[in-house]
Amino acid sequence: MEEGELPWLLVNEIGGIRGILHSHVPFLKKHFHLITMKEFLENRKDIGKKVQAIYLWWHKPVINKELLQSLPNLKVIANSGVGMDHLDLKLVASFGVKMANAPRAVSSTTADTGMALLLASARRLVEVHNISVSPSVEKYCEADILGVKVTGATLGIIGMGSIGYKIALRAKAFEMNILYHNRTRRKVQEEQDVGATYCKKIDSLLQQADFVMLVVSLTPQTHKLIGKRELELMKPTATLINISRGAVVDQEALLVALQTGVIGAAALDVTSPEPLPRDHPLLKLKNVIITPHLGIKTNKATYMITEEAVENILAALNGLPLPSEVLPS
Ligand SMILES: O=CC(=O)O
Repeated sequence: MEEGELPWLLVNEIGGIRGILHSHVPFLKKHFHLITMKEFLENRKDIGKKVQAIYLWWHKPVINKELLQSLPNLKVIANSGVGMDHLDLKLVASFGVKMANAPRAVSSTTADTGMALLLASARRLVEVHNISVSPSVEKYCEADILGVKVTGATLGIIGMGSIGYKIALRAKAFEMNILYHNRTRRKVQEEQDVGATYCKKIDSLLQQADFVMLVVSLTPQTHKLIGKRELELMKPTATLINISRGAVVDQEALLVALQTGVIGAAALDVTSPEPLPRDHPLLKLKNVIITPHLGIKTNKATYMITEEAVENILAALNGLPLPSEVLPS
């Protein structure tokens, strides 16, 4: 890097479906010389040597061995979210490249998304919206729109990291009974603060909950964590809410459970794949709400994610500890 030159940051593209947001560009340009994948591919040899950092926006660009080999001076990859399941962490680390995610920016907004799905599903908001805007007044009046009462209902949170904990805080305000399962139990004081009861075994949480919220990271241990057996443990009136990753649920088993009344409803911010093929039977069920991986998508949270990414990248380039470093497990 020439003296006075800004470090080169590779991004997938600017704008478009998978590109960084136009509104973030002036901020990024204050710190970096921005380069897109298209520009890199046009002059791989010269540009490759200059790139020191990658900002992954919505899992793009895809990081593979070939890309890493063509970036000999890459120091850090910053991810625009908290889940790192799209990255081969060991591969990246083997190139001496550091990695960071953005937990600070993500947790509140993702917890909001979880609660929004819970409430929307319980009170059948999508169905009643469609009825309310229907041209037929009869349809408006005849609507059978009895939902599920949230106050006093039992919420089972699977995954009590920072997002899970913020969901518990919100659920407390809705006067819900809160159960949670996590690899490690939270401190007693933290449990008391949100009124949450620890379930060592997932099964007992599944049996008791009216709403089950999945907030775990996708790992080999959580892949298809919720399958036929687990769904059959749930109450026939229960709702499954997934804000983690589609692959945490056996989607075929979920489809059958929803079609046959094994569980009552599902609200899914994530599916496998995303988006689902347009003729997928899950899209046709009345008792399912699907949102397009809405997770963190607010103006403020996305901007905070970019700020957190910049903070991590600058730390790595200056040889300082990364505030949100992710290590291969
Ligand atoms: O999906 C969103 C995230 O990983 O933060």
